[in-house]
Amino acid sequence: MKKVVLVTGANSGIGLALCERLLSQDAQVQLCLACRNMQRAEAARQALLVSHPQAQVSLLHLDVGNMHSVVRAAEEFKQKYNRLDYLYLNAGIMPNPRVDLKAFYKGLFSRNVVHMFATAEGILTQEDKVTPIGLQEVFATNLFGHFLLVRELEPLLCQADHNSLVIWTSSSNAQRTAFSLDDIQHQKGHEPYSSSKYASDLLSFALNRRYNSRGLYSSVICPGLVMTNLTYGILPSFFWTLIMPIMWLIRIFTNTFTLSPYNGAEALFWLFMQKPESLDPMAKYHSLTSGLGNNYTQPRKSELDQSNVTEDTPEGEEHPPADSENKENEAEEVKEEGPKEMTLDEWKAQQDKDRAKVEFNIRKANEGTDWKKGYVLHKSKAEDASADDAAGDHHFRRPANDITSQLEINFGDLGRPGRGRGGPRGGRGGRGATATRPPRERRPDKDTPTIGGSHEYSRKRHPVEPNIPGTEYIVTPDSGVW
Ligand SMILES: NC(=O)C1=CN([C@@H]2O[C@H](COP(=O)(O)OP(=O)(O)OC[C@H]3O[C@@H](n4cnc5c(N)ncnc54)[C@H](OP(=O)(O)O)[C@@H]3O)[C@@H](O)[C@H]2O)C=CC1
Ligand SMILES: CC(C)=CCC[C@@H](C)[C@H]1CC[C@H]2C3=C(CC[C@]12C)[C@@]1(C)CCC(=O)C[C@@H]1CC3
Repeated sequence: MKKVVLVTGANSGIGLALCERLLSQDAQVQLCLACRNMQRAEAARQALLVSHPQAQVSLLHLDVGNMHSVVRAAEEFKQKYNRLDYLYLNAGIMPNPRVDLKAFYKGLFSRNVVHMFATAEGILTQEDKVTPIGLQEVFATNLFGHFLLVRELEPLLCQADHNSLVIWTSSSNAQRTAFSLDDIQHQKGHEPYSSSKYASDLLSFALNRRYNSRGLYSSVICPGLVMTNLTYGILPSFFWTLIMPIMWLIRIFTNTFTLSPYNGAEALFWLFMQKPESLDPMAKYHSLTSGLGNNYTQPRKSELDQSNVTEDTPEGEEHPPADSENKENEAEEVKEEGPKEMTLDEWKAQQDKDRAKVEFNIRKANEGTDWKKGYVLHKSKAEDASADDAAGDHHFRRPANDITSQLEINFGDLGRPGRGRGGPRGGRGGRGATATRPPRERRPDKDTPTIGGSHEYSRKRHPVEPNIPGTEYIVTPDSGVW
């Protein structure tokens, strides 16, 4: 069976390099480039066809920051394809970036210098703006549009005969400190990029909890520091030319300076060759390049978990590198705590306990209470239908102090005419209630410790008048705290 792959933001940088690599690996793959600019998309298609003349490469017009466009693109895609194996959520923006020179120089002479070069933590700010429907542009593009795309493509992603993988291009710049439910779209701060990437990490974990039992898996990757349009926008071009030799020098000391889009796409490419169900739902897969120029992928503990490390003594389970030929990097592997196993009943009890504390809902407009406090992301003409939302569907191991246990994303419901309550989704082999599906195997070797934490949720309503055809999603503060 030919694999169908959809890549957002495929016309340049890491996305385009990924497409090139996918075609080199599998000439049969059906590739769909989802881009906002069709001229650039066509140029990318032509470039791919030069090296792979027989390749099946189609274009899809998608402005991922525009919810109308996302719904339209998903419909078009569903008309054209009857399956989707890999969905790469790669498009991303970092508008008006600024390097805080004072913080940079301070960092340069501190013990955290390597960390600063790897993550840009505390030295990079952006100026965001508001989209016509009242969302913050960075969150709309990097997060909401992609989430909506996953939801709209659910019938293709959740099919009975094969598993699918959704892959988020996150960043080492995704910082927990930049994200707060007090300011859900990072309107007040100056690090919306970092915040949106952190939120995408969270969302990926939540997707795993919700969808693994239906054959949809989600992973997060981190490409390292790659020289692309996005990074070239951070400093004036003459400055980049000036510091390029220094960048190559730094690369000897940190394997996160992948620098070329080809190298940066390593983890994206590596995931294409994995079985989705064999992946760690809590890991972040890093593209890394050794000082000698070898590329490899390494699963690392997500930043979601980091603050837990100081609280508990790690018990020493270590992730093997995905590619272990690079011995010089072994010292950088992340130690992880041993797994804390739970029975399903224990897990549910924990869930119920946490649920009392935390509610973060993305739901249909008139469902439940207090909906007026929500953010409308997308509205539908479609009929109401209920999704199976059984907590008992979840089967992968979660540590008791997992932050995602405090994350309750009500995935709402994309009601579709002709679908019964809890019935199969999609005309082609859509998956029904999970009772019909045997539980998937647990991974024997992987588990990740996580941290709890709660934030007061802002009750301020975001002023939006979306008027978009399609289902309505609302983000609501339910019990007030996350
Ligand atoms: N470069 C780096 O060091 C790192 C990058 N990343 C992430 O990697 C991903 C790819 O970025 P990268 O290759 O570096 O940068 P590029 O700017 O080269 O690529 C970004 C791609 O996203 C597309 N895009 C942006 N906004 C939209 C939109 N609204 N709708 C559809 N497509 C859109 C761009 O299209 P267009 O050409 O039309 O602008 C472009 O194709 C991003 O998510 C970025 O955050 C993460 C960590 C490090
Ligand atoms: C030698 C010298 C003066 C270097 C310039 C430093 C900064 C411009 C870089 C240091 C860390 C870099 C970095 C990124 C951009 C460029 C730096 C700030 C990213 C934020 C780019 C996008 C990402 O998603 C993560 C990167 C982390 C590291």
